[in-house]
Amino acid sequence: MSHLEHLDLAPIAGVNGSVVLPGSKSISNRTLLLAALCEGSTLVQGLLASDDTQRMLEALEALGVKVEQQGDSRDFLVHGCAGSFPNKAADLFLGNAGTAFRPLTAALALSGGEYHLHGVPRMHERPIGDLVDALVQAGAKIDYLANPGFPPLQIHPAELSSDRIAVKGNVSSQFLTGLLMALPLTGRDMTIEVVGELISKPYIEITLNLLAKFGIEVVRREWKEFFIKGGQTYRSPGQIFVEGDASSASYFLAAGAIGGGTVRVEGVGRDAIQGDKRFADTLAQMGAQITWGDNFIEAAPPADGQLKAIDVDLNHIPDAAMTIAVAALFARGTTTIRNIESWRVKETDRLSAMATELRKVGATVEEGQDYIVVTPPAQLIANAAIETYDDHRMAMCFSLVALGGVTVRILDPKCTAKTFPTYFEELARISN
Ligand SMILES: O=C(O)C1=C[C@@H](OP(=O)(O)O)[C@@H](O)[C@H](O)C1
Ligand SMILES: C=C(OP(=O)(O)O)C(=O)O
Repeated sequence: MSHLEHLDLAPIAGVNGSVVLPGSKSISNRTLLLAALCEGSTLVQGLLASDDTQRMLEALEALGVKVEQQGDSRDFLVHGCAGSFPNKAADLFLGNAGTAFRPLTAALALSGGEYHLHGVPRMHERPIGDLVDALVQAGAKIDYLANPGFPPLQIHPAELSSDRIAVKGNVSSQFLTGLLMALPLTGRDMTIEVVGELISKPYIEITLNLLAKFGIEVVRREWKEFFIKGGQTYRSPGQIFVEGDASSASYFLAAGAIGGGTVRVEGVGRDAIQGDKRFADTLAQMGAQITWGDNFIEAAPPADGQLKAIDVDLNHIPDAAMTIAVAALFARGTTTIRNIESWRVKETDRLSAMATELRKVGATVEEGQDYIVVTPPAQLIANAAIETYDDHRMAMCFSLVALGGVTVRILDPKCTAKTFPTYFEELARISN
């Protein structure tokens, strides 16, 4: 593979300081869509500036929703369309943003228009069949334009039928999130049954939390059934503040745990609604010293100076779990991360990518269908050139290798723009 750009990171002797986190991707894109569906306007404060949120903003604009940026700030006034998008036909390019593609598919399938949804080539390899199957049960009309089960999609007006639908939960929680956000559009009593084990559950909690802020009550029965009473409308909370991104926090917290100083992230803490704040608990299990505030988390190395290996199920934090795989390079012993099969259908096949790149720096790695086992080398290999596979998290995770006293080359570093365009500048600011 050839790369136009790379970034050579010199060894980082230590880290110290504080990072103000950019807004949460998951909250930004959910909030934009819910605000668009409301009657009245909503001021969304602290929206993430990134590729994924840009795709959602562009999509809403194409649908005829008016969104006004407040000066140069990250505050946006969204003028809601009261459950009916003004434009009844649109062509939407959604890049590789799962949080745009899946919820918009659900909302547009129930919006009475003709919509063409497509993305980058990798998005066309990421499954969406379980969501389409569920929507079709409710009466949606959706065609696959290339391969069955995958984008691109052509959406036609639905003819509502069943008020009870089933959705598989084991490939992506974003399908259930999409349904929960969109089904109030039907105006009917709707019941969603989750078939099989639901993965990535904390993301459903984010969805339910934000739906409640927008006036939609969902009755949850365990993780098996969700009931949405008919006749509910999306109601603007007036203004809503986007928390800092807890997945983005993981790189800095890991740096603090590894790197001989204390690092604070501001914008997520005890009060955060994102499941990825639990990443700090996993670091604590590895021995890191973690301090929680209402709106910050701080990480410092273990009292005895070195992290220890763990054997953990990280299904609840699939994104931040990648950071643990790289932190494992700095732990005494062999680390096992389990129940992460969804890694295979994200920005790249992350299990394969992670195994390949960890081996480049000298680790011994076993890659299973849904787990990874990482044993660090006695000495990290210097000057490894890390492929990032157009995966922002590969780039951000592997920057941590520089904390091991070696230079590391990150290929295509700008891929962090998916969720964190200024990542490397922030890392430099806390590096000594
Ligand atoms: O709902 C969300 O905001 C997300 C859910 C997760 O996906 P899966 O449910 O596919 O694991 C996560 O990996 C993704 O980055 C964001
Ligand atoms: C899986 C991710 O993104 P998406 O929202 O596109 O699923 C991610 O950000 O790690």
